[in-house]
Amino acid sequence: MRTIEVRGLRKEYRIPEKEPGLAGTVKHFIRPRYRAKPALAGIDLDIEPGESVGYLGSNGAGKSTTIKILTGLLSPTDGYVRVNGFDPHRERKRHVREIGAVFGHRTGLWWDLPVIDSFKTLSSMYRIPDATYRANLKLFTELLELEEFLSVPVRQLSLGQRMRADLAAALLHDPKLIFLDEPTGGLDVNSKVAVRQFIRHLNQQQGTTIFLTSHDMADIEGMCNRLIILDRGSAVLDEDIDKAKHRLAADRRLVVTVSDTEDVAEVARTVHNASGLTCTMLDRQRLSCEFGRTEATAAHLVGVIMRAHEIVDFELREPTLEQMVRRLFQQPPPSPPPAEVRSR
Ligand SMILES: Nc1ncnc2c1ncn2[C@@H]1O[C@H](COP(=O)(O)OP(=O)(O)OP(=O)(O)O)[C@@H](O)[C@H]1O
Repeated sequence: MRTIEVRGLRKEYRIPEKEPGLAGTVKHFIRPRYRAKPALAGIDLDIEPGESVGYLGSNGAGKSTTIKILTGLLSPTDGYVRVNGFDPHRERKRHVREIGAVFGHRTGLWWDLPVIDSFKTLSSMYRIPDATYRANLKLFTELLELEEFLSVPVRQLSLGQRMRADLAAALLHDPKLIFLDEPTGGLDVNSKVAVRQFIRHLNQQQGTTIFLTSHDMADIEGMCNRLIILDRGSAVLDEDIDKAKHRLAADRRLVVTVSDTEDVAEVARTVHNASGLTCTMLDRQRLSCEFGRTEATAAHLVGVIMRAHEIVDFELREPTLEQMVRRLFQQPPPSPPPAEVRSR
């Protein structure tokens, strides 16, 4: 059984269209009018057990809407959704026992209770067997370094401490699947690293399936194997991260530093004659050659230069995932689905 199976998922929010003033309120009460605002325009997803998926997109692309539907908080307008075999909205009670969810911007813990009391409350709510609770508490306390603040009320925690406590809380009941919505937003570098390592550990050692949204590309690269990119409610890319990098990384950059006895313009000519590439002169000793993976290899270009000139240093620069995604979005976007005006 697939962990997540989604076909043709659509979501439209209904936005009241009300004229201003009292007359508008009365009119809306008698004959309400709504505008449909499309958020998801027909998404298909197949996620297998043990995958680690990064769900990426610009603001308003529909990431949170997807997570809310997959966790059962929202019902879809249309489409087929199964998570661990459950219809998340209709079978919500059984569904939530099998998943964990962490929403970076809000806590799932009780604000006034010490962390450990929140954990105990969750343990009885989820009817977690005592042995499982104790084993998980021990493991998470070690991995997330919770010891120093287990007895501190949640309201007194720093953001990084709260996030670590939230992660542990979401996993005490041993869910097979965890949803993470912006889990590192606002955290400092050390806390980000701790969270990333913990999620990686869960995925690799315990086989927990990860579904993660983040604006931080390092999160996606650090925690995920598969990348799904959403744009205006449609998935525009769904690929293994390394393959996506390979495919989108059309241009690599070789920066060569030649000896000060060399003429950089001459070096550029050598490269052009041998490969047809046009290099850019960066300064009196350095030149930069951009090339597609199918056009040339760095080893070939370095060899061509070395046969005729003296090289002091060279560096191959791969584009980051962030640059590649930016490039993907520079392509013309698909036209958005039409908004309708409806009355109830
Ligand atoms: N409760 C709501 N009522 C009306 N429209 C909504 C509601 N929630 C979201 N939307 C709209 O649906 C679209 C998708 O929003 P969503 O929050 O899912 O995007 P997102 O990718 O999570 O964005 P962000 O990165 O900013 O969190 C946006 O156009 C948003 O304005």
